[in-house]
Amino acid sequence: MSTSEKAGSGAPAQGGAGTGGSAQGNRKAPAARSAAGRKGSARGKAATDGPAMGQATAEGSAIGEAVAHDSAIGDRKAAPSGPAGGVSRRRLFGVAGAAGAVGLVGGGAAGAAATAAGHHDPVALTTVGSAHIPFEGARQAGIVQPAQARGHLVAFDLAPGADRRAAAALLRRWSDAVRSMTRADRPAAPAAYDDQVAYDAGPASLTVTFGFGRSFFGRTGLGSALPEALAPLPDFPGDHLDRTRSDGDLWVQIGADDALVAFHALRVLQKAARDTAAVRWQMNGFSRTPGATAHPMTGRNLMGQIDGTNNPKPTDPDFESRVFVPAHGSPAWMAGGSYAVVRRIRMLLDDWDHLPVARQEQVIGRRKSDGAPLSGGTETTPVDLAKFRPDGSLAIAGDAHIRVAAPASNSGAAMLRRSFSYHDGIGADGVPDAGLLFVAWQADPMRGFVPVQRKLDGADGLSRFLRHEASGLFAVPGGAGPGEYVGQRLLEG
Ligand SMILES: C=CC1=C(C)c2cc3[nH]c(cc4nc(cc5[nH]c(cc1n2)c(C)c5CCC(=O)O)C(CCC(=O)O)=C4C)c(C)c3C=C
Ligand SMILES: [Fe+2]
Repeated sequence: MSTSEKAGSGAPAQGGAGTGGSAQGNRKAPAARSAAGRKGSARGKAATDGPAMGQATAEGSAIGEAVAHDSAIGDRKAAPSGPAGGVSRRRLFGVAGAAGAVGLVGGGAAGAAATAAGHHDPVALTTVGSAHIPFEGARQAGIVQPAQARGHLVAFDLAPGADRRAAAALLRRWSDAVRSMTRADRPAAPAAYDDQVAYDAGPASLTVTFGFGRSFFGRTGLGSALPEALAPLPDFPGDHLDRTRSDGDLWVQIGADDALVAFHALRVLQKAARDTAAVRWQMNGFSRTPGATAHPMTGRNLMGQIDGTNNPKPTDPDFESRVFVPAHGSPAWMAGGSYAVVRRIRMLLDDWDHLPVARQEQVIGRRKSDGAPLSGGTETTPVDLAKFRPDGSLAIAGDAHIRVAAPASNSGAAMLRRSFSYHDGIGADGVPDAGLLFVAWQADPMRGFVPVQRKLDGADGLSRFLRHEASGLFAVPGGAGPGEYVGQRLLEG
């Protein structure tokens, strides 16, 4: 999987209105946060110790209470930094504001001069570093927020002999580690376990999202809890799947707006897996960096198209029911969860780049420059699939991607696309191994990805320029509350 269909995939712009996630958290004063932070510098234990997690959990819950609770869409908060972080809230915002202004008019030169002179004045985290997405909440983070600048997708297989108890201990270790790594403040000193790769950085919108593959249930004796929605995806005739880079017992999606923060999380989780699980496959993705454009806007994919425009919006009346399993849904342990379809889709970029832009636009059904539908208007104008041009031809061609993929062409089927782009180098033939780590979220894959991909596979003009190389489907449970771990309702239910 790769970046998504988009980066920004339609997900609301950073800082945009929240969705369903009403802030439920108990915000504590900065002093309380600092105390939690200091306690939490035992956070290494969360990642490295085994079932001695009880202690880490107690600490974790103190940290958890210190932050706003639910993960509202686009809710990347600038984290107030207390004394533990060494930067006061006043200073954080004061300096960030000044740095922002200076950055536009030559802050780079000023910074270089300071470094050359050997001065390292204390500077606050920028808004990118300090942006904080709470780990705890009714939903896992990393679904409704905009895709971050850096993403890692990883699947793990349980080690032979690792049972339900071992899996529960692993999810506990992982959850406690993420609770610690995503907190708003920084510890006064690095924990013993910490490789310090990200020690100087703020949370940088780090999210880590955990899911279970179908094979997990058989291996842990949890067959009776297997969701119907986790039935294997059908074979699509156009697929070229590498099974070694598909599926997996456990799936982890890491996103952060800083590459070191994202790598650090990946490394911590891999080490925490220890003897319980080993990496099956891993893919690296990216998306637009916040602040790279003059104003927040829908991102582009590696074909150059604005991608993500017509994603379901949190303000849509049916957003929740399309994307999330309802509170009283089945199985009960999936309440508040979602199903992630992950596809590594290679783009045949040389072929695509040979196509004149006007043809590229017909293939998608939208203008390349600004994403406006070929039926007229601007990027956000509703698509008119029934519109004809004066010459009698359809404004949006019969095989245009947005026609074939639209809910209107698929009995209402829809999904939230939140992908990352990937680029794994250039082959000996000079062709980039690049494309989309497509991640689609839905309450039920049979009412989301499956019918749409069935149709795209045969009728989409874009499919001639794509190769689906890997695939996975994962059940992503609801989020963890204070002291809980992700998947607890499954593993202890
Ligand atoms: C099975 C679902 C989909 C796959 C796989 C898929 C791959 C894919 N898409 C693009 C580029 C774009 N897709 C766009 C819209 C769009 N795509 C899907 C579904 C899949 N895409 C849907 C449901 C939609 C929305 C259709 C609508 O209702 O209008 C667009 C247009 C902008 C947008 O709305 O996001 C682009 C561009 C690529 C490059 C790709 C595989 C690599
Ligand atoms: Fe698409």
